[in-house]
Amino acid sequence: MIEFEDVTKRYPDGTVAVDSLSLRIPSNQITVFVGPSGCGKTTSLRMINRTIERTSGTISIDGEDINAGDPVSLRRGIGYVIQHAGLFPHKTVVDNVATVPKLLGWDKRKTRSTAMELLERVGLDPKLAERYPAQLSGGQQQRVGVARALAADPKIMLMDEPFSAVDPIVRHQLQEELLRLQRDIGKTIVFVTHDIDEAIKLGDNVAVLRVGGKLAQFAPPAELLAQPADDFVESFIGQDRGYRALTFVTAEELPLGPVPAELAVGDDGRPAGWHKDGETLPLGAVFQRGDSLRAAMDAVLTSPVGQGVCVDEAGKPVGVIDYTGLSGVLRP
Ligand SMILES: Nc1ncnc2c1ncn2[C@@H]1O[C@H](COP(=O)(O)OP(=O)(O)OP(=O)(O)O)[C@@H](O)[C@H]1O
Repeated sequence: MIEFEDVTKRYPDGTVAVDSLSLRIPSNQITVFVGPSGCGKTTSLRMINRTIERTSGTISIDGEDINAGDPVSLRRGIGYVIQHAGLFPHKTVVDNVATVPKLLGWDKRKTRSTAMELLERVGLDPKLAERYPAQLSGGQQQRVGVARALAADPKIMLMDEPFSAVDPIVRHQLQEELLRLQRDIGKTIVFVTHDIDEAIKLGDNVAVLRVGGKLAQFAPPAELLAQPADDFVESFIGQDRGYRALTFVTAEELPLGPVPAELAVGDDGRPAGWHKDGETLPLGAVFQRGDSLRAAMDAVLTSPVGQGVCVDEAGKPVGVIDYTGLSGVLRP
């Protein structure tokens, strides 16, 4: 656990970037700092690896004050990923990833094999290993940045707007990959973004900061959407709060109806469309029991007959839900 206790950062010109911040960042989860520009997100993040020193208060990792040891050894246990990846332009991809292991004096073979494994882990083709950063796309560079931060197997990863400089499609892919990676590696990740949707998607917990470096709310995303602490948080979350909250409710409780005879099923047993008036209409989206209510709603809305199909793990239909069934759950 990383704990901030009454932490303040005042820059030499008098700017208070972070004001009496107290919060507990749980281990092995993703905690996101989010808030408008200048609210102190980056400052808060960088105080954890002491690339910015706090003015007062205490930050501890697993109960130990980070000021007890020297900053260099502190940083060895903390990976750091920034916007534009911050790669060394004159080093190849594999050498970028190997930077920290080399500093730690690992032998050459182990360093290289670890670097190659990591490239694969973050979804990069090993063929790119000998390229230079300028020969990669923005999304590929970010992946290298993540691989480099993971190279020394740190317990903690600090990520400062790592996906902000790429286009929305690549950004979505990188977010999905981070979640997938995190399921394997279970690091303590502190992630900074100004994008509330990114915060809600990635965070196990979200810390919303307001300008002046004050904590407005610290909560899991579902709670943030359901119970914003005040008007600032509510307006920062933006429109469609109720609808977006459906992402965090599972379709488990939906009262499914039997699979109707009108559902066309292919040879593989999977639904293929809807028989209607001698035609086969497209199927629309399908959902599974463990998916969110939002996914179930999407299935109903995209179905040409207003019936969303629920499928099992094998993709076979187990039942359907319609508007009436949905509304019973939406308005208990
Ligand atoms: N070296 C510095 N000297 C003086 N003030 C600074 C310094 N660095 C940051 N600040 C100020 O501290 C406040 C918080 O900055 P910080 O970079 O932590 O915010 P942020 O939330 O990460 O912003 P952004 O989303 O725009 O990156 C801002 O008012 C900023 O101008």
